[in-house]
Amino acid sequence: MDYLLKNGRLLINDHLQICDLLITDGKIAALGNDLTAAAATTLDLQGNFVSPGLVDLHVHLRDPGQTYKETIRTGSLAAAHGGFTFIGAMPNVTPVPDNVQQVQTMVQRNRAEGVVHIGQYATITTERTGRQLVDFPALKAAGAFAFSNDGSGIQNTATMEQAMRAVAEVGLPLAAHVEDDSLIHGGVMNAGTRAEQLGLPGISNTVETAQLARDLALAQATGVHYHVCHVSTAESVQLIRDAKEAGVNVTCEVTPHHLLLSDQDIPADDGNYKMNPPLRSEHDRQALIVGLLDGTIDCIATDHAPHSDAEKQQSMRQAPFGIIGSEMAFSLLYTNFVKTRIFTLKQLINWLSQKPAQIFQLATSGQLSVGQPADIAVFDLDHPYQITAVSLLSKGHNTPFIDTQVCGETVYTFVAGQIAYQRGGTK
Ligand SMILES: NC(=O)N[C@@H](CC(=O)O)C(=O)O
Ligand SMILES: [Zn+2]
Repeated sequence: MDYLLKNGRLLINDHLQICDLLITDGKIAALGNDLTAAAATTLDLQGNFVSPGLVDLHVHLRDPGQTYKETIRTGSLAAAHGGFTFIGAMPNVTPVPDNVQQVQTMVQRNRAEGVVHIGQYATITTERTGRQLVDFPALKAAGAFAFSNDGSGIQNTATMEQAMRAVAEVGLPLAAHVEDDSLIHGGVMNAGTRAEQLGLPGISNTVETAQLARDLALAQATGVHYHVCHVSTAESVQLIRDAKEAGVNVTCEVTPHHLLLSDQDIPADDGNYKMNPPLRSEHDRQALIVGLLDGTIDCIATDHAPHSDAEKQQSMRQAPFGIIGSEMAFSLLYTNFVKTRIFTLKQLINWLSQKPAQIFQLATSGQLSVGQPADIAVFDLDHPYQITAVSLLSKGHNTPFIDTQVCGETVYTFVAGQIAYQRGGTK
């Protein structure tokens, strides 16, 4: 079906301006005022904000293996609910996409069962453990869009060095979860005064930065496109800033929760505040904001990590790491950073759309221009709404942001010109 979107507001020359948008054959066919198209279904957007579809390089779909937490269908519906039209699916699922057959299966299933575009990460090592590297060229040919062992760091330096050399050859990004296992010591939240008050074991900043420093040296030597997942510390931002200045081919992402919360916001020993990396200090949080603003941090990715209520209702000592993020990322960021004038709307959309699309060289462009695929999100910037558990399309409800009042509700999400979500939509 073709659509004529009337009276939306688009960011044109950095300003929101009323403009119509015509979608035909899955593409943006025209932009302008007073457009008409008799054959298209007309939708009056009543001044709502028309954005390029958002791009999330980091989600966990749990399918196959843990479909009680999420499925390709529910995870992609959650993404569409958040205005995302492209998501990168992490490979910490069972069976592991570490071989041609399983990567092909995942690519086919993502296409058949997903309501948004899904890029499939293949692992860097077989079974996402051990030292055995995957067959990178074969997995690229099978449809992998990038490589990652997300969920764990690669502990052995020689393994990482060999992986980087091989991934540089195939020309895809290597996305690293940086975490030195020998420094974790059973930590469950950020090391510091809040962990001491709660009597919980801490995770130091060096767990992340020690491995990041190693990897940046290896990335410089190998020339790989090295992408750092969920950067969380001030020292990491500085290491990446210095590496970029030195010409290292490094990009990185930050999550909404690390931008919004610090460990001081953890009210009690509550599993919904447990994620990896943990919420850091206020000093770290401020450094992440500065890093985004000065271009050190390239983009925002949610690290949507659904778990069951029962798992997350436990103490932080027992609960698994991870919180959901797809459905509220835009609203939370818009409300807390754009309405408060810390970020402009243009900057936020750049970090959530154009920039991730550009650094991973995706087919979806993150731009609203004639001829581009009609991957589009429409947000209501004006009317406050409440994030509630019942409104979530994800199977997971594990987020500290339930019951938060925000603006920026998704009104429509179009993927390749078709409606993937519309306000009030259900599973
Ligand atoms: N972020 C998390 O706390 N958890 C993720 C893994 C990961 O992204 O590290 C998960 O798969 O649950
Ligand atoms: Zn991770």
